[in-house]
Amino acid sequence: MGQALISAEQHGRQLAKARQLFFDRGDRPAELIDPMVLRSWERCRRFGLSEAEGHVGGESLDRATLHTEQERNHLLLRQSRPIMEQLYEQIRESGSMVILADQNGLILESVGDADFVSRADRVALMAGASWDENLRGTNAIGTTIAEEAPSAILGSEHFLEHNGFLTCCASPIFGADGRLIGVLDISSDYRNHQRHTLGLVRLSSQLVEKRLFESQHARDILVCFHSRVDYLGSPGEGMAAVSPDGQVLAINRAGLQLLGIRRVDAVRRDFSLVFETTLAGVIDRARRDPQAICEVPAGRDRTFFLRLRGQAPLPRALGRTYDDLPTAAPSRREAARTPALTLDTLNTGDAQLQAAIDRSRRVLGRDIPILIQGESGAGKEIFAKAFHNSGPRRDGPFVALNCAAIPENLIESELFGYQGGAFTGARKEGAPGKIQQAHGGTLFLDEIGDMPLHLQARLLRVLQERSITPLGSTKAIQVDISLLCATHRRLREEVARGSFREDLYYRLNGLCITLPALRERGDIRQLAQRLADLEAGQRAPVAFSERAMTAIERYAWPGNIRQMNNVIRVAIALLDENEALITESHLPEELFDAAPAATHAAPVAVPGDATAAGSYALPPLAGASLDEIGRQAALRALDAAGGNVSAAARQLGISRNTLYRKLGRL
Ligand SMILES: Nc1ncnc2c1ncn2[C@@H]1O[C@H](COP(=O)(O)OP(=O)(O)OP(=O)(O)O)[C@@H](O)[C@H]1O
Repeated sequence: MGQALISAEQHGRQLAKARQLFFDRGDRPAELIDPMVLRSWERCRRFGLSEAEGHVGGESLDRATLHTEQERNHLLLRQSRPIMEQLYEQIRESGSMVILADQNGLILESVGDADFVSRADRVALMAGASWDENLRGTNAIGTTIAEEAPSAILGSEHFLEHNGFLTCCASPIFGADGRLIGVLDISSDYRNHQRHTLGLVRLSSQLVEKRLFESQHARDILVCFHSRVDYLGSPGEGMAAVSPDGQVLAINRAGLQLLGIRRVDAVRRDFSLVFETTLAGVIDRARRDPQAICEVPAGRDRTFFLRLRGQAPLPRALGRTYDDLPTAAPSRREAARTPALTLDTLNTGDAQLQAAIDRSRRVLGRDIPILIQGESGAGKEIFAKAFHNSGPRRDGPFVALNCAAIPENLIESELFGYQGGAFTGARKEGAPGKIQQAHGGTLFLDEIGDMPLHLQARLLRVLQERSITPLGSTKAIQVDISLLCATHRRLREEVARGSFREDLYYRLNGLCITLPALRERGDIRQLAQRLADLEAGQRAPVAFSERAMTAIERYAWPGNIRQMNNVIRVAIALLDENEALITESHLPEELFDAAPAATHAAPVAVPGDATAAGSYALPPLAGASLDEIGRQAALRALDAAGGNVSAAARQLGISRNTLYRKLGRL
């Protein structure tokens, strides 16, 4: 696989040399080929295969026997088909095919471009044929099975000469019990190899595994988890199936990797031995709010975010309840703020923002698409929510999708959903997409400029026809949505460059709102106070000293409101309970640097990443409690002061006792 980094020509030359050394001289050309390929060649030699053989591989199964094998693997097939269809959509017309094989390398099903499929037929790369290594030599399906790991076998890396025109990338599929049950593969002509194909196959095999796990444990309690809250729901999330009495029944591979444990250390153990919390606590929380995310410690310095999933009836939790589990989302702050968030409350007095609010108010209830432009962190999503909350759709759903935050090949299913049942004719499963979820309400597409071109065409059709057809389905579903889009790119320039469709641009651009960057706003004081009020929540209100406020007002805020919000959170976290005044000493040094304002360039902050907003290194704040933020700030100051408590306290502008309290040592 390392060969993917050199040119195809160089790779070809290297391979020819390696083959000569290996086949003609019996050498081990370890420095010329991938170690995995070399191991496989050696296995093939031991099997007694000859590289020049043309008719090895045994007979393909007849239709009836193949059907029996498909029946035997019906669970694998049912969960793989929608993913294979999605995968094929990504590579259609590139001279390729998508293949599913069972754990012995028997090809169960394939879908591909007609011209390539007929070439593949000639080497028996088709349903009913086995691609086990000992029959067909080194090949992605067989080698993946032998190694239990993803593999890319390019051109003459195939052991048998007559397979040298192929390039194949495969990834294993493991069942819920951790055993290998199949292989997903993309095969194409050697000349058409794309570097990202292996990544695509790996991601897709993960999706199949996820679906298998969910379907096999549909009656159990499913706990999903990840060390990063934004990875919950992604193909890489950890999943544990748990019995009502708290015994872990199964755990997926991603979960074991995240936890850093072996399967035997988790399965049949009590939930609380795997996670440092009780199942009862998680269930209690989910009963009150099915979307609740619990933040639990796991081992040294680690935290996991947990969410309960599945249709399983939640058993009444036994024993103690854990009301004190911190909830990551929606945070107390969010909960307190959301109902009040309207265009009126957003208006803190800036003239440009006021004009934007006035213009958008005129189209309230008229379902005219709105395009919101502005730097990262300038409040585009908040504006979209406020617009939704101010109009007649306020009781409908507000559904947001960030097109830049999910892999390109998942955007389509995220948006349009997929119809699993359509493939088997049996159970109706699948998932509704965001468009359908937003029916009766508002869909907010963030970073629309990052949407791939072919999906732009589909989105345009949705807007014109007001209906969607989920992947794998032929039935159109009527949808009634109001669409808001946002981007930090200049879409008109993207249109000129050809990366954004002109027709879609005009369709989305019913009304274009540009939000001012924070540094351009005339209401920084009012906004800072508002953020502080929201942040203070239940604690006593806080105010700013004049010097602190002046520093806030003068700073350039490259990360915009997101950065200011974080700075204010840290400042409040540093206050003692009976303190109510934020002073200069609670603010980061950057705010007092010599000439900050004009020199800051436009936005580079990664959404959600406070640290990208400047050199001021903020801890990751999403979901963190004020106590935790205060503790982290105190620890950093102590570290910077070389462990000198007095110096650290001075630097933070707090007393030694307060510093000790922040550190949790009093
Ligand atoms: N008026 C406001 N009141 C309170 N909080 C706000 C306000 N505007 C923005 N914020 C906060 O600032 C942060 C950034 O806002 P938002 O996500 O809306 O920005 P954005 O422009 O959509 O950013 P990006 O382009 O990076 O996605 C969020 O945490 C949001 O809660």
